[in-house]
Amino acid sequence: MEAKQYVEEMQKKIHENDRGQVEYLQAVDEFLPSVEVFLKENPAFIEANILGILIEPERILQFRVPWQDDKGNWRVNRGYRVQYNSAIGPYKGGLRFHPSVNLSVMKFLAFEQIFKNSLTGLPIGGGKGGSDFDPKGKSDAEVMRFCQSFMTELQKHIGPSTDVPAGDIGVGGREIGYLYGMYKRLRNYDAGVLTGKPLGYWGSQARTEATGYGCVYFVKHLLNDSNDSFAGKKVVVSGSGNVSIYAIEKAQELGATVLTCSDSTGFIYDPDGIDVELVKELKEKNRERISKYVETRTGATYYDGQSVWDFKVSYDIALPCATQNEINEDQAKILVENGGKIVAEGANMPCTLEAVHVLDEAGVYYCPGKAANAGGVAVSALEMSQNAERLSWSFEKVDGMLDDIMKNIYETCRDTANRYDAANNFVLGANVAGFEKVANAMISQGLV
Ligand SMILES: NC(=O)C1=CN([C@@H]2O[C@H](COP(=O)(O)OP(=O)(O)OC[C@H]3O[C@@H](n4cnc5c(N)ncnc54)[C@H](O)[C@@H]3O)[C@@H](O)[C@H]2O)C=CC1
Ligand SMILES: O=C(O)CCC(=O)C(=O)O
Repeated sequence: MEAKQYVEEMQKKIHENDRGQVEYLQAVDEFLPSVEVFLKENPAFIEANILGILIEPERILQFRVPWQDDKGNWRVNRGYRVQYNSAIGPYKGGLRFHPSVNLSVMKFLAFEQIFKNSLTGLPIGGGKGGSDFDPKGKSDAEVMRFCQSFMTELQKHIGPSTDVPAGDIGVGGREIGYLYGMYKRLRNYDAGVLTGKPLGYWGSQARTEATGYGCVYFVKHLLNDSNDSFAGKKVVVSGSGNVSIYAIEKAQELGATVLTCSDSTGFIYDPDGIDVELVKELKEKNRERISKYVETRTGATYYDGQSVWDFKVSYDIALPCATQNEINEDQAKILVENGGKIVAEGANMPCTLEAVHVLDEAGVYYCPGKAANAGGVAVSALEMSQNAERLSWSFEKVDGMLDDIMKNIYETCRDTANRYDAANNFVLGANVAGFEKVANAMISQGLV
C-alpha cells in the first residue's frame, strides 16, 4: 500500500475508534501526516502495520480515587495512567491534577510523550497520568489525603523499571512528596519510582528548572545557528507555574527582557522585565493569584480575564508555557503581527493545528513541545540514573547535560527536516526522528 493511502486509512480508523476525543485526535492528526515521507522511503514499516500497532496504547488504567475533605465529606475523583509505549524503556511521564483532565487529555499527553522521550536519546518509554482533582483551594491535608488515595491504587502498576511518574500541571514538590510517602509505606523504599522528588530524598539538582531552562536552551541553539542570541530580545511567556518561571529566569539570564506572564485569571505586562523572584514568591511559596504582582511592581499592569495571546505589543520570541490550545488561529495572527519570529512550546500542544498553520505560512520558526520541552523528562531520566547508582550529581553537571541534550534534540530536528527537504519544519523533524527509533525497537522486539 502507498504511504499516503496507509496514513489516511490510519487517520480514518482512529477518528472512528476514538470519536469525541478532541485533544487526542488533534495530536494524532499532527503526527500521522508528518511521518508519511519516512514511510514512503521505508515500506517495510507499512507491511508491519507499524502505525496501527503503535497507535493503540499498551494499557490504559482508570480508577476511582475516594478521599475525605476537611469537613469529613467523602469525595471521589477519577484517576488515570496511560501506559502507551515501552519499546525503548519503562513508561515515563508526568501526573496532571486539573479539573480538565479526561481520557482524551491523558491520551494526547501520553502519545506525545513517546516521541519526546525518544528524542532525548535516553531509555524511557511514553506514559502519562493524572486526575480531574483540583488542588486549587484545597488545604495541604486535603491534598495529602487525595495523593495517598491516588497512590494506593497507582502503586500496583508502577515501579522503577516499569513505570516512573513525575509532576505536571498541579503536581509539584508537595504532591510528589505525599505520593512518594504513600508508595514507600505500601511497597518499601525505592526512590527511583518517581522523579521530581525534593532534593532531600534523592531528587535531582536542576529538575525543577529543567523544562523551562531546556526550552530556552533549545531556542538558544536555534539562534546560535544564525549567529544570533537572546541578548536584547523581547520575549513573551504565558503561565506562571514551574515551566514558565524557569523559562523566564533563563531567558533573562541570557540577556532577554521577558514582558509577560499569566495564570488562569489574567496576565501581567511588565515592560521592565518580569521580576522572576517575585513570581516565585507569589506562586511557588504563597500559591497566590498573579494579580498580586502589581501590588509590588507598580510599573506593571494586570489585565484581568485576558490572554497574553490577544495582547498587541512588539516582541521577537513567544514561549507558551501554560496549557494545551492556549493559542488559536486568530491569536497566532496577532503573534505574527506583533513581530514574533520564534515560537517554542514549553507547554504540551499549546497551539491549535490552525494556529500552527498560520505560523508556518508566516515563516515563523515553530518549535513543537515534544522537542522544545523535552528537557524536563530528560532530567527526570538523569534522576533515575542517579537513584539507581545511589549518587547525586552537582547542579552544574546536570545543567550542562541538559544543555547538551537540548542541543542534540535541536540538531536532530533540524537535520531530519533537512534530510526530507523540509528545512525548518521542526514538526516533521521531531516526529520522524522520535518515531524512527521507537518503530525500529518495536519491530526488532517482534511487535509485541
Ligand atoms: N513540569 C514539567 O516538567 C513539564 C511540563 N510540561 C507542560 O508545561 C505546561 C505547564 O506545566 P507546569 O508549569 O508544570 O504546571 P504548573 O501547574 O506549575 O503551572 C501551570 C500554569 O499554567 C496555567 N494554566 C493551567 N491551566 C490553565 C488553563 N486552563 N488556562 C490558563 N492557564 C492555565 C496555570 O495558571 C499555571 O500558571 C503543561 O502543558 C505541561 O504539560 C511539559 C514538559 C514538562
Ligand atoms: O519528568 C517527567 O517524567 C514528566 C515530564 C512531563 O510530564 C512532560 O514531559 O510532559
